[in-house]
Amino acid sequence: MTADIHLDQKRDAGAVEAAAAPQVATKLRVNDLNLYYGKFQAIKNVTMEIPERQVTAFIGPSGCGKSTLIRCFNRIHDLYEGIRTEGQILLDEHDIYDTGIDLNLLRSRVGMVFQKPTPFPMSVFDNVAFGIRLYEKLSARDLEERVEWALRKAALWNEVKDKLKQSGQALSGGQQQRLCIARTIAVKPEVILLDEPTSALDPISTGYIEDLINELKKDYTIVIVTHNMQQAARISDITAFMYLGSLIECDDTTKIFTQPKESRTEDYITGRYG
Ligand SMILES: Nc1ncnc2c1ncn2[C@@H]1O[C@H](COP(=O)(O)OP(=O)(O)OP(=O)(O)O)[C@@H](O)[C@H]1O
Repeated sequence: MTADIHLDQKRDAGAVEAAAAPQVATKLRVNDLNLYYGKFQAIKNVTMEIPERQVTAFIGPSGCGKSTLIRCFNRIHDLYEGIRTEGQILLDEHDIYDTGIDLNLLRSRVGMVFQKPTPFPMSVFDNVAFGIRLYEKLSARDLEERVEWALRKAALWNEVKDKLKQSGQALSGGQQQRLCIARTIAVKPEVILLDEPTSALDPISTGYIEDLINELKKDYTIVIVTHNMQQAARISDITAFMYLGSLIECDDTTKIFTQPKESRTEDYITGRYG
């Protein structure tokens, strides 16, 4: 199906929803955020809101800062030297950069799935159980139930239920990525950050992951970085366009793809650069 048909459907659905739309809560609020890799400023004065239980897609040319920005949302940058941030990021209106913040707790609330599937060198079961064991003390039975729940949520259970003891690395690429999603949701996060989760996958696996994202947004706030414009149009509610470290425009996906306010957004989505 083309992006246009999706957008037409979305427009119609959007008109109906708008009439009865309840107020959407803000899950993440970014206030005047700057980020420096040494002397290089990769994020410039970004201010925006990420709505709860919606899909927000970040698009923009390579190197514009999409990954850098979403990595701020669970402070992954803290693991590396020489990276400095200024500004505020509020999760449920609490600043995640406050001193005294428990980073393990933050990362259990804001989970992340990377571009390349990264199963750990252990069994399918242990891959999913890993984070749960880190954060919670469950009985063996409760742990098994949680692992099954996460694998079902990630639409992988039927394919791996007889392979739970096999290595996670022996699964196909698309299965490995769903395993990583299962591992992320197993700890019941509130926000899931997906950094180009389908760029290494074939169209069928990509379809699975897109369906999954649509399903997951009922319970979770989803933030996705994608280079695939059709994908952003298909799966996101909100699209944010970045360019050279700045947020150029952030709005309803339908608006961004049909009536962008900024000429740079239009140039990008019509393929004039990037
Ligand atoms: N660890 C790092 N040290 C120094 N500069 C970095 C580092 N990581 C990223 N950058 C630079 O920061 C800028 C933003 O990079 P980032 O990876 O966030 O962009 P992106 O929009 O996600 O790109 P892509 O779409 O290619 O993944 C780029 O200029 C990049 O070279």
